[in-house]
Amino acid sequence: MSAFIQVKNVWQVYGEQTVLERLNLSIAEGEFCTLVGASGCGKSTFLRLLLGQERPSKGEILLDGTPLAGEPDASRGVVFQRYSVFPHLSVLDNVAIGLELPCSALLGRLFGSAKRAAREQAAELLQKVGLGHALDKYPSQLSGGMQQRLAIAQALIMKPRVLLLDEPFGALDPGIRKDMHALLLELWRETGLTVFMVTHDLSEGFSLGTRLMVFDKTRIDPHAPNAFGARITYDIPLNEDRRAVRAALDTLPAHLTDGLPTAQQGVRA
Ligand SMILES: Nc1ncnc2c1ncn2[C@@H]1O[C@H](COP(=O)(O)OP(=O)(O)OP(=O)(O)O)[C@@H](O)[C@H]1O
Repeated sequence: MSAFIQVKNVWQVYGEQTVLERLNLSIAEGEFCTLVGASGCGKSTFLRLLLGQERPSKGEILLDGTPLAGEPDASRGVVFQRYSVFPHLSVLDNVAIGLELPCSALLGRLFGSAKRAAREQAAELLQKVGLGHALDKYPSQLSGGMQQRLAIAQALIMKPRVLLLDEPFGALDPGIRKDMHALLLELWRETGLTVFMVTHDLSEGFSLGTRLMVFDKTRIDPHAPNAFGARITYDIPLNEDRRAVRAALDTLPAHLTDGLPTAQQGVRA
């Protein structure tokens, strides 16, 4: 398995607080990884590093052998729990603009045919995520689930190689979440994207993807509670061997699973 994303001895320290400590990780192209962990343990921080919104305090992250440049680029799309859209633009324009903005910057102005092509591409993608009927609507007219479908289309319009998701479905009702899981799996299978999703729902982490990672602060010093950051303490392949997955579930210590939905309920059928 060749490494597509490589995380090498990464630390993230804010002032006195070490949030991430000595992270080492290899992800192959096309994997669907989920990361769970208690609130405040550093999941979003790690995702921001993968996105390139922040640079690690120490260590480096390579994408296909090249160190991340320290700012987001088109190779990585991202979906957050709260979507960010242009409220005054239609659903179609909110997605097409992802293609139009880089072109305008390059050309000074966008030629008519390029603009048409961008809108056609956006409409096709919106159809795929189930918003083909809502192209002319405005974001405020969409339900929560539809808004997240829009956010996914925005993230995918530039054809990224990696899709990063930070608690993307945390605010949705269980029924809608199930629909969103199905959509995400369908897009992943169809595109061969590498997916990295942060969630604090263990059942969601187990029910999706090929690999589940668990963050934990393993060595907290009572005299310096912030001295040690989160590390990946479990890295479990979610293969088709259900017994192996269940055995791995049993190894998770109670403090990681307390308060989280029952993992067994979420194991993929
Ligand atoms: N830019 C920053 N400056 C200082 N501290 C930060 C910064 N970003 C995050 N932190 C701190 O890092 C810790 C981890 O935060 P982070 O949001 O990554 O955790 P999380 O696991 O995603 O939490 P949650 O599940 O609640 O979203 C927190 O204590 C937070 O206050």
